[in-house]
Amino acid sequence: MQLRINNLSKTYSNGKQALKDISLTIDNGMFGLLGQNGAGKSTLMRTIATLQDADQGSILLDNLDVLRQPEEMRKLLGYLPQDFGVYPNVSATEMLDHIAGMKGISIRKERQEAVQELLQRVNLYDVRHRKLSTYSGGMKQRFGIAQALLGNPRVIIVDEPTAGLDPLERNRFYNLLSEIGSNTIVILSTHIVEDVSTLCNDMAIIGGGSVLQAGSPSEIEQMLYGKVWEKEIERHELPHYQQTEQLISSRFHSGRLLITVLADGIPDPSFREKSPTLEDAYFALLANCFPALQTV
Ligand SMILES: Nc1ncnc2c1ncn2[C@@H]1O[C@H](COP(=O)(O)OP(=O)(O)OP(=O)(O)O)[C@@H](O)[C@H]1O
Repeated sequence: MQLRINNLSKTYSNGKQALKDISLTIDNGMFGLLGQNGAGKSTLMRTIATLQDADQGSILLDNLDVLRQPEEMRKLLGYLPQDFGVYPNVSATEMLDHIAGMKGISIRKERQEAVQELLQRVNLYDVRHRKLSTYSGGMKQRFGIAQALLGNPRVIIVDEPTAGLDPLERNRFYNLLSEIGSNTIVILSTHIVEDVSTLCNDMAIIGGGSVLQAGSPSEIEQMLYGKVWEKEIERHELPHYQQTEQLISSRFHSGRLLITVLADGIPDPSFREKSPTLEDAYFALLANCFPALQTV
């Protein structure tokens, strides 16, 4: 399947333009949508999930006009929203059974089988009778994936799924997502670069409601090849480099400050060349180093 987003724009009633002429093509597999808080990710996810309208543009899932035929889209969709809301005082089994009913699995035995199978898949089978309100953050997210997978959706949208998870739970969640079949479109919206570099074969970086860059993670990294340089400096030297170089990041490393800069050639012999990472590309785009990237 292919999801084609064409020239999508949305301005909220307070005048905030959250989406500016977004066009993206998303094929089967794991697609990462990377952007800072407020970039427009949730607005885009909710629009694809037919939970809100766009002002302009279209979304096509193969031949299905998503915005004009929302009911049809919903039959093909699994959605894990950023905020799943209140976790009620019912067990995972009861809740999944209820959601399966709403998704149209009307035969009781079929529903029970689907629920048991999913509980095992997300590793919640042993705690299936516990109230959802007592689940940890990671367990809640795994429950969220289970409900999104009910009814074998062809498009799965997961909005900021790993925010707030500890490293172990994040890893479990990665494993779970990576097991979803390759004949499904999975859109993962996140501000965490590692989520995308670990899981996704295709991605887009969005900022200020626009697509800043789209491609595979390695293609985006390669755009910076031969242009990223790093150096350890003293803290008091930072303002100097902020003024003289295109600084894309600075962070502490073994008690000293490690700066990363973007430049066509080595800024001075004290710098060393760095293999570009997706994080470098992301920071470069956010730091508005577009002209340098576009020249590649
Ligand atoms: N209902 C709304 N009314 C007005 N402005 C909104 C509304 N929803 C979102 N916005 C604004 O639109 C912009 C994009 O928000 P959106 O939630 O899509 O971003 P995001 O990338 O998902 O960020 P976050 O992860 O913080 O939700 C932000 O400036 C936000 O404040």
